[in-house]
Amino acid sequence: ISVTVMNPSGVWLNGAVSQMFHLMAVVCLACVVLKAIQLYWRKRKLLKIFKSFPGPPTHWLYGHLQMLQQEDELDNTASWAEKYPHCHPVWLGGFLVFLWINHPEYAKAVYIGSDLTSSFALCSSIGQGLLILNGPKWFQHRRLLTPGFHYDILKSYVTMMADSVHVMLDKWEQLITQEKSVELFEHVSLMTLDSIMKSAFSYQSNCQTDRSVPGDEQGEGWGSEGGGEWKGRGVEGAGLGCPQSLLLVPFRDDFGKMTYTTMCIKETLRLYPPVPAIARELSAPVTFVDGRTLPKGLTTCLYYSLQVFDPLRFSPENSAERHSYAFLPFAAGPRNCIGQQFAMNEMKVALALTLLRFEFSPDPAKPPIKIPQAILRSKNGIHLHLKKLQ
Ligand code: HEM
Repeated sequence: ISVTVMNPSGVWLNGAVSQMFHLMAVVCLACVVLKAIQLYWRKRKLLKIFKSFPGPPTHWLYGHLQMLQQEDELDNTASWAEKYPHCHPVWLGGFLVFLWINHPEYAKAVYIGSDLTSSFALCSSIGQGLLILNGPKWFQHRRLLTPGFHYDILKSYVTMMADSVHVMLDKWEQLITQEKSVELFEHVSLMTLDSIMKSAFSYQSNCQTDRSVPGDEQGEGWGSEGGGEWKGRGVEGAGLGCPQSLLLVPFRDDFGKMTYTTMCIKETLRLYPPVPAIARELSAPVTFVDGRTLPKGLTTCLYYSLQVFDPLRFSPENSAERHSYAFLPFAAGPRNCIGQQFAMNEMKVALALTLLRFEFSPDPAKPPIKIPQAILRSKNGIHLHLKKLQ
């Protein structure tokens, strides 16, 4: 590289600039070499750590990324779990590795021996909520929020949840056609948003009925099928005025009696965990039941498994025999899901009220395609045929 400078000392300046560029090139090269050496040692160290943990074959540069980015990712991970029933390494590229946990005893060791950092705090920047906070601030917030999720407080939310469900079901009644299935995911998402806004923030968002509500990104999604009609219709009118709402008074205390419904919900959460993978950073070395150890680092617990739908596995007798770390859709340990009872209540209310009004059957032409992002969802939505019960 040469730069010409038009002044009497031009020759000298030209040489100095060229020397500077040479120096910069040497520094850059040194940095690249240093980084390459660092990566080499890191890879050697990781290979040594994970020597006693056999796993699926891996590409030297991509690791298992190619298999994880395919549409059948969950089937891949489930087949890995069958082959390595305790745990196995998963490489995200050539230099980043997680231990994928498949066995409850291993999950227990990780939850007990890990830091209190949540997986979301490890990998995202979505604000400053409890989910993201760490250290003393997390502890303080968690302690402040816990009373808000007390059984009695949650009970008082049931009527509001039912209101939101009724608004959703009213919309479905308008969308039913004999031959066309209905995409339900967006409706259910809006219903849960509506319900949490009302119960946690005492805010009537009307997000299910008002197309202009900010945050309703779908906009046209449901609106195109008659959304305008919903605008301005009060939640009260749609929900409490309906005869089924009379059921709510006994309903509120009947959660404990909904044993089979609860079993179905748990079995669904086991087969399709909304949070399909959880990462935990080890704050100290962990020794597993078989004597293998792992030093400080990242570890992932995955709960997705392909098995037969069988709610009876959650009957009291069968549950008594199960390992306490075998069913963890809400995680475990101090950073478990603070909203799990809220969520269970909401699912029971929604399921019970929905089944009072509709019969469902899947649309064979549009089966859901599972994609595990931060949450497990269907790439093409959830299409079901609805039939109104008389
Ligand atoms: C079916 C529904 C739900 C599932 C499966 C679920 C699952 C989970 C899981 C697995 C975690 C741990 C994440 C991690 O540490 O990496 C978590 C944390 C959390 N969940 Fe849920 N959740 C659900 C519903 C809710 C609801 C309705 C609320 C609020 C009302 C809620 C609030 C939270 C909060 C605040 C945390 C962070 C807790 C902490 O770090 O101390 N969740 N949830």
